[in-house]
Amino acid sequence: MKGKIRVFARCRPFAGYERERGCQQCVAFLDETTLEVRGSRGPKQFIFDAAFPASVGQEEVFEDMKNLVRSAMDGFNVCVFAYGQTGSGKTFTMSGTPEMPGLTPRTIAEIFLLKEGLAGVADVTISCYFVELYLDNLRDLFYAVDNPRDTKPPKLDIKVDEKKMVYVKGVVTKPAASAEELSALFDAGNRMRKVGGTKMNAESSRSHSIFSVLLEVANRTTQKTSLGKLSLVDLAGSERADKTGAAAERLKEAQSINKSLSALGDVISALSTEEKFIPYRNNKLTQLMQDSLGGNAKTLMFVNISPADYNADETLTSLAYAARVKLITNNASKTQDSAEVARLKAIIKRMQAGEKVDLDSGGGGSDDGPGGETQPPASDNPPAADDGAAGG
Ligand SMILES: Nc1ncnc2c1ncn2[C@@H]1O[C@H](COP(=O)(O)OP(=O)(O)OP(=O)(O)O)[C@@H](O)[C@H]1O
Repeated sequence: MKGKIRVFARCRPFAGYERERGCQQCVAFLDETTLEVRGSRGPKQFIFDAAFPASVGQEEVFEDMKNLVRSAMDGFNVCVFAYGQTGSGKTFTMSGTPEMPGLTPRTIAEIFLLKEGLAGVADVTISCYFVELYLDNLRDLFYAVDNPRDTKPPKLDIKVDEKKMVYVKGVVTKPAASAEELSALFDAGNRMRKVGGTKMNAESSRSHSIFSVLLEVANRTTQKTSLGKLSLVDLAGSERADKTGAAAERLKEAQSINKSLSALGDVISALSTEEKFIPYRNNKLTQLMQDSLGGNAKTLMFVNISPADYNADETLTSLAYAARVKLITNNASKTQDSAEVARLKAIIKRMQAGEKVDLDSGGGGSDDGPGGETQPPASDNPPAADDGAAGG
């Protein structure tokens, strides 16, 4: 199912300190999809799949991505990621605050609502893993939770299976039987993330994080199984050291963040111009996002922006980056053939246990469930036709 990656732009509120500093607002919303930025070289308009001013709350934003949760339940590989300048509201969008929960807690609640709706029809098994990319090193946040004193955790490897789905070899995968359990896992992993204060954001994410939920749905009537993956990605923000005041460790972090975002930019640029060679291997971030950009995922990008003229250059750069992402075509397909699912599950299990798996040999083997032909959606959900992401 071919489709363009979808992009939602979201603007954070104009802050009191910006007004005090004499800043003007440089972003105006013309309609539900169009916004205009007044930069030093005149006004520039951008059209996205949605454009959310600061007045749009967390619930409304979630409503517009909610169908993607159902897609993952139907066996699709789904990725939602937030991109933008430091302090522009990426973590607010992806995680939110206890008072204003963001996409992740709402997605968790929705997963278990859908699971409840399938009671008696299908058995749903939910598990997850949580990694961050910090200073070019991939860290397993669940391993860090379980082994807080281990300074030499086992090495993780990024792998792509033959369905072009990305897996992390050696990562700790945890089962979750309830929304409370899944939330607790997310919160515990989140607490292990590298966060530090800069002049632009008192709690700036110094790493890129990926929280992936695996959804296995076994339909009792048809005996068919689907396997979906829903990844929620909070990228670290692009930043200018002169503005953030980064020095020493913070500066090293900023350099690593900017390097990986620049590699992501190169991949986006190559994909949007349909080049033959896509430089995924140049950085771990691009390897990790390989299936979401130009791959088999239904992908939704949030481009988070600041409304202050002080940040107009960065806002224009982020929006231009997002406009390029909007040109990328993904080819989303369901993983819902029982034999295929069983085989993939076995491969994932062995990879995650750190075993060497020869993917070309077709190698996981299966001992559960009959195999066979193409299946109807495991959950009997109507196809998620307009689910706000590529491939829908
Ligand atoms: N739409 C919004 N409504 C209310 N507050 C917001 C909104 N967006 C961002 N904020 C607030 O602005 C501050 C910075 O946001 P946040 O930490 O999410 O930025 P970020 O893009 O993740 O930054 P970094 O890249 O440095 O991690 C936070 O205090 C956050 O709560």
